[in-house]
Amino acid sequence: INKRRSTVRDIVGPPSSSWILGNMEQFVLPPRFGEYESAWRKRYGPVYRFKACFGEDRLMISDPAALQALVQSSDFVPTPRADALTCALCGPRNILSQVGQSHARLRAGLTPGFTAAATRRYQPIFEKVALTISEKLNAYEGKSTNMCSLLSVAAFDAIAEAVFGNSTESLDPEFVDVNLKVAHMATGRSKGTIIVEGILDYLPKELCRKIINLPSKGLDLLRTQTRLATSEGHRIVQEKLDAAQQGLERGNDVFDLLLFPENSNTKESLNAEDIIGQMSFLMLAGGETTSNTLAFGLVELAKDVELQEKLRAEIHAAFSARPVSLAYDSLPLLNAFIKETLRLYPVIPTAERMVVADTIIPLSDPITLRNGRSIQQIPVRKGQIVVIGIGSYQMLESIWGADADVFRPSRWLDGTVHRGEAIGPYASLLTFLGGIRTCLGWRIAVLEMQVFLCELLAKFSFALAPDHVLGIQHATILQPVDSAGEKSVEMIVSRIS
Ligand code: HEM
Repeated sequence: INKRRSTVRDIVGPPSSSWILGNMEQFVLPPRFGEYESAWRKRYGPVYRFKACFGEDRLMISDPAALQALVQSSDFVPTPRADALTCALCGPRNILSQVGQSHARLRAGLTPGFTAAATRRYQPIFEKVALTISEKLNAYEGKSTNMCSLLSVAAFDAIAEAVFGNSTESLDPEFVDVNLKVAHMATGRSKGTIIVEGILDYLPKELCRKIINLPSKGLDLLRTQTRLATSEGHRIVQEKLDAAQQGLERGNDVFDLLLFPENSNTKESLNAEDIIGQMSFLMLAGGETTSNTLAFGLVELAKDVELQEKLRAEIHAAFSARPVSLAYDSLPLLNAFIKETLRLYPVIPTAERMVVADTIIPLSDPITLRNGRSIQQIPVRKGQIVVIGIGSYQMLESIWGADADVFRPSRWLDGTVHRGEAIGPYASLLTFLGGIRTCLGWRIAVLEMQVFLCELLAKFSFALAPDHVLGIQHATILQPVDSAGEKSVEMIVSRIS
């Protein structure tokens, strides 16, 4: 860490009474998710400094111009700790752990599997999987059901088939089992884990990766997941290559599009090892993110019966006009609802970045330092950690209006959403990040949510179980938890027709 005096120290922010923990306990383990962060943003504005462990000054940023610069520039890379964790989870070849040219090459090679045209090919898969959720729900009719479990399995099935062209049944059962365990293992953090994370934040990338690879019970499951993903990846790719050699019909999945690109450009196309190296990451990136978002959305629908009925009426009308393969993008309330869910429940609420070379972060509005000086841009030193406030940006009153913290899908229909300059790829939201590391699977996630919601709401009504309390836990990603801290959304589901 660069010891020269930095402007960051002069930026206003919350006081901290602990040198060891700084403000991290309030930031990571608040009684209610985002409680302190939200109060700090209101008090200090969209750029403030807070204390991480061992006296480190960290920047929290939700200022639009600063965010734009952070996501566009390669001067800001994932922190060594985040990198080491992703490597342990997904193997060293995963896209998130690549930087610079290596990241750009991999991203360009993966893109053909995620374009708008490619995503349309996956629609029948999502429709088939959505039917399996309905079939299971029929058996739970009128009883209390944990929607999280059903949605997790469905999201796993959808990704396995859309990305690898394999149904869950055709995958190695141990691989399926370990993946579902890893997804549920995202349990809470504690003071102890905050301190370990704080130590890792001071170490260089290679050392961080080595430490995370030391034998430890907790990480064994992650290593097993990566090992099984790699061997399943080899099998799947080999089967596809063999099928192509025998002239058999091609699959309709991401791996197929990557192995046999329609516009083959040697500079961008990937080799088999590059593709296999994404297997584990895609499984994790594409599964729980979408299913947790849907679970949060269903809770909002269960709380607002009128909204649920209006949405169902829109879906029924669309189905009666076109019984198969709905034009999902043309359902206004459905899409407003999905956008509002993504806005208030961004399952990856923050992204941490480390500055790799001294640079400047521009600001939309000037800020006043503790010494009274006003600045329009922040000089930051190599080694500085900055937090991209995805969730915070989506609560800014200056962008979303005075009721920014209220769940109100109609804001997307009545013109009250102030768009400004979009940072992210979808609906001015930052939920899928933006710039050079924009989520590649955002179209897949949106389509999957559209399809699942249409199927479920057309056939069932949803009410919260009487004693259900929604807690939100920030584990690896945001997840809904019950009063005992278990991942769960208990609902009473009733068949409509
Ligand atoms: C609601 C669902 C989802 C959300 C909120 C989400 C969010 C994100 C975010 C915030 C990032 C940036 C992470 C960072 O750089 O620190 C990201 C990256 C990524 N996501 Fe998603 N994601 C979702 C679903 C998916 C799906 C369904 C897939 C694929 C099947 C996917 C594939 C990826 C990939 C490949 C990257 C890495 C992009 C790169 O580094 O260039 N995501 N996602």
